[in-house]
This record gives sequence, structure tokens and C-alpha cells, in this order.
Amino acid sequence: MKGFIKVFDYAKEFKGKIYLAFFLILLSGIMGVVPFLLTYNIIIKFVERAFVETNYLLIMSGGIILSLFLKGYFYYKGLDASHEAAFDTLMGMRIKFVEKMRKIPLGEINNKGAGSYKKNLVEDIEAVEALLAHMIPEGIPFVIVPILIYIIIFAVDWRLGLLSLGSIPFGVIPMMIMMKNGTKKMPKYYRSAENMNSTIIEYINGMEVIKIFGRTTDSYKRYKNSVKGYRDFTLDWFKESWTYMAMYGAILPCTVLLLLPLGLNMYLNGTLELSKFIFSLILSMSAGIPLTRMLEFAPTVVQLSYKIDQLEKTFEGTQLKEGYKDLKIKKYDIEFKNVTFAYEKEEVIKDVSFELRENTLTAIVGESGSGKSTLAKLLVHFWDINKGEINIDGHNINEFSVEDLMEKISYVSQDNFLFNTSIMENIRIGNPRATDEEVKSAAKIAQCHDFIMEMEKGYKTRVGDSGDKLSGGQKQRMTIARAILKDAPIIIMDEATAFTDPENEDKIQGALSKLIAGKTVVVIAHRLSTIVDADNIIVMDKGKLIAQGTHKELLEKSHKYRALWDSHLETMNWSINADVEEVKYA
Ligand SMILES: Nc1ncnc2c1ncn2[C@@H]1O[C@H](COP(=O)(O)OP(=O)(O)OP(=O)(O)O)[C@@H](O)[C@H]1O
Repeated sequence: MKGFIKVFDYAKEFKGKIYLAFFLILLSGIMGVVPFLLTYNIIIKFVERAFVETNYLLIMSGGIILSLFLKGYFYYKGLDASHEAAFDTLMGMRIKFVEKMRKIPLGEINNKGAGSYKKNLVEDIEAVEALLAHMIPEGIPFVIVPILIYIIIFAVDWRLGLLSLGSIPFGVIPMMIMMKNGTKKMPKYYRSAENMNSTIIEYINGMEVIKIFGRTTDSYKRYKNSVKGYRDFTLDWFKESWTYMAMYGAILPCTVLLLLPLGLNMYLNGTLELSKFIFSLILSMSAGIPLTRMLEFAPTVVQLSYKIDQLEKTFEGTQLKEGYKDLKIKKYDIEFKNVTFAYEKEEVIKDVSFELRENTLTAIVGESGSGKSTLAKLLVHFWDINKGEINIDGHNINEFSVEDLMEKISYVSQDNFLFNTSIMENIRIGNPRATDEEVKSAAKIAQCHDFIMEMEKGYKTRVGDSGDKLSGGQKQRMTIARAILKDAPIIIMDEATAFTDPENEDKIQGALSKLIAGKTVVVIAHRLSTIVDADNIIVMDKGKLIAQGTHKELLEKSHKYRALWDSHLETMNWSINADVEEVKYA
């Protein structure tokens, strides 16, 4: 129930509209009872005098029509206000939760998967609409109106009051059982829905591989199992609930269950007046409609409560350590001090210490999986480290806000994600204030301009989902253009030119060397020939820093570096030989 109550925190800003909706729908509910009272008046008059005047009948009928009209009008106006409050709240929640995502470690986001977040942000938050737009404004009057009706019946005759409540215990017991069982089953049901969402997204993203390898892939099996699992859990949940829903749905609104037979008996025994009996009967029946509507909300309460709990856990759980100070940096010197880090249990960075000086280029080399990219990701604060410190000009990066730190760093990663918008806007992400001319000039430096101009719509070309209308090399050069446009004092390039052909790579390297002058630069490279001139080279091996120095120094003192260099030379020779063979056979 905690989650259910929590929703009101999110709707606080719009409580005026919710109160208004509640008041209007309450009025509508009261107007709904008026026709029953007027009808009762006509019947009583008829029973007492066996005659009713036409004028009186016309006035009463007019009253019934007016109250029905007002009932509809207040209801419509009430729903209008409640829907406005509900959709404003949904928008606020979606914006708030996505803002919170910035502070969630990237690993956690990747582990949960895009589908799971989509479910949270779209479906789970949507469930709040039912609560704010319907349950509060409609549900509460649906409780108050029957209470008012029962008070009146008690006032007429307390025995009739008791009898008219007769159906409630028979209806409430199955309802409570359903809610209790539903709450127990909710986690499994919810997890299966999340799992299905994630596997659907994974399946669609992996369509290329699935088409090549057919239906036997694990991804297809996982997809099928998750869809089946969701069906099983949903059916399981509903099967259990249906019986109880049918029981309380049939019994609770049957307000005359005891009142009709026992009241009739009392009238026949002469202990009850006919007018009181008819009045209570009519009033009791008018309570049936709001009771039925109220019941429709019962299963939603359980689901909604669980969903809000989960949303809070997801978005307010693990958060990156972050500061809010406006830190003035004098010198962009960076220090990794005894840094240890594990994505999960196993440490992938072990007690690593080194310095990156302003106005120098530091390269990180090592075998695949040695921890190079992880060091870069720790510097951009995608994760919190387990032990040690990373400092910029003596300030721990945990003291910076995520935005502030990002302002200071240009990071070209191996994953060159592009948004499905124009090339111009994709590059402008580097600096949202940049003019079109500045974007084009960055694109020229990154050797993108020519291929962009060859496209039909030039810079206005949309790049497709995740940039799938572009080649790997083109995507990479566009992300380099972003970094050039950003012009931050710290530059990290993780295999920035890996997809680039040698001719373009030379040009980009030339352009980058101008760009990086005076900055703190970190380059992660597999092709060691690109970093032989680096001011410092850090050699990583299985998460440990095993040596550092210039290329020349390392060739002399580091066995590992020499091995890496030899194997690089071998690859270069191999590719030169392959080129010669190609020429021979051409
Ligand atoms: N998101 C992640 N979750 C769990 N483990 C990870 C994750 N990313 C990387 N690892 C593990 O951390 C270790 C270091 O990976 P990292 O990507 O830093 O290596 P690398 O030296 O950059 O490799 P490469 O040259 O192949 O890019 C590897 O064992 C890898 O399996």
C-alpha cells in the first residue's frame, strides 16, 4: 500500500484540480440519488391517495430530468479536471524519473535493459492515470454516496439500515482474499512483464544476427520463453482473481439481498410502514451503482501500489555519488589514486595509480579485456569506483555534478551512438549553442563533410535508428566531429579511429593533433603505431598497471610492451604482405 500512497506526492502540484474533480463528481453522485428520491415521492403520493396531480407530476419529472442533466454535467466537468491533473502528473513523473536516470550507474541501466525501462516509463507510469483520473475523483464519491444513503436508511429505521448492509460482509470477504493473493503474486507477474519487454527489445535489436542464424538462436528461445512466461503468469493471476471478482461483483451491489425478504416480512407482520419500506428499498438500490463502480477499482489498487514501489526502487535505488559545488579548475591535471573497481564481483581494475598531465597525451595500451576502456569510463564517472580516488586538479570527481564533469570532458567511445535525427543535430550534440557553420567546420576537420555533401539532403539527412544509414567509419567520424565541436579541456578517445581507413585516419590524426594542443588527452589504442609519440604510455595487464613510460623507455624496460609491439609489427607486416599479394593477383 506504500506505493499507492506515494502517488500523492507526485500529484501534489495538481491537488487543486484533483479536489475540484472530486467535488464535482461528488455533486454528480448526489444528483444521481435525487431522481430516486423524487420517484419515491411520486410513489408515496400515489400509494397514500391513489391519485397524483398532473402539475405535480410535471414538476417532479422536470426535477428528475434536471438532476440527470446536472449529474452528467458535473461528471463531465469533474473528469475534465481529473484528467488534466492526471496527465500533468504523468508528464512530471516521466521527466523526473528520466532525470534521475542520469545518476544511475551505467552498468545498472545496461543490466536492466532498455525494455525494462520502457515498461517503467511508459506502462507503469500510465497506471497512475487510472488512480488520479478515475479512482480518486470517481472512487471516493462512490464510497461517500453509499455511506450517505445508508445513514439516511438508518435514520428512517435502524433495522432497515442493518438489513441494507447485509450484502457487504459477503462481498468484502472474497474481495479481501483476492487482494491478499494478488499482492503475493504481483512480484512474479511484474518480473515476467519486465522480462518480456527486455527480450522483445533485444530480439528486435539483434534481428540481423537472428536472420543469419535462424530461429535456433538463444535470443529467439529467450523471446519465446518470456512471452510464454508472461502468458502463464497473467493467466495464473487472472484465474485466481476471476472467481473472487465474480463473487464480490455479484454479491456486493445486491443491496436488497436481506432488505427485500426480511423487510417484506416486517411489513406483513405490521411492524414496518409501507412508505418506509419502499423508501429504503429505492435508496438501497441506488447505492448499488456506485458500489459496482467502486469494485472495479479493487484489482487496480494492488497493481498500482506494486508498480509505484518498483518505480521508486528502480529510479531511486543505486545512485552515483555526486556533488553540486561549482568547482573552479585551474589546471586539468588528473590523478588516479589506488583505484580498484569491479562491475560485479570480480575486480577488473586493481589498485591502479597514474597521472595525466595537462598539455600532454597519455596512451593506455594492453591486451583485450585488460581494463583500458574501463579506466576511461571511470574517469567520465559512468560508475562509482570501489576503492581509491580519481581527482581533477585535486578535486575528487565525486564532488562534481554529472553535468559539470561532462562539460569538462570530450569522450569518443567505441559505441558511436547516433540519434535518429539529422546529421546536423547529431553533431550539434557536442555543443548545442554551435552555429551551423561551426558544425560544418567541425565536420570538415573530422573528415565528414565530403560524405555528408554527397547525400541527397546533406546535413539535413536523417541518420536512421542508431545511425544505421551510415557505415561504421562514417559514424565514428561523426562522433569525432561532436568531440571537436565540444572542445572540452579533457579529451578521451577510446579506439577513436578504429573503423577509419588509413587515408582518412592520417587526416583525422593531423586534425586531432591541432585540436588537442594544450589539453589533457587520453588515447586508448590497439594500433600502437598511432601512439609511439605519446608523452606517457600506460601498460595494463589483467586490470593492473604493470609499466609506464615513453615508447622508447617501455621497449627497453617492459617485456609486456615489447610483446605487444612485436605482435603489432607482425600484424602490420601481415597486412602489407596481404596488399602485395592482392596487387600480384590483380
Ligand atoms: N558492463 C560490464 N559488465 C561486466 N563486466 C564488464 C563490463 N564491461 C567490461 N567488463 C569486463 O571488464 C574487463 C575489462 O574490460 P574493458 O572493456 O575495460 O577491457 P579493454 O582492455 O578495454 O578491452 P578491449 O581492448 O577489448 O576493448 C573485461 O574482463 C570485461 O569482460
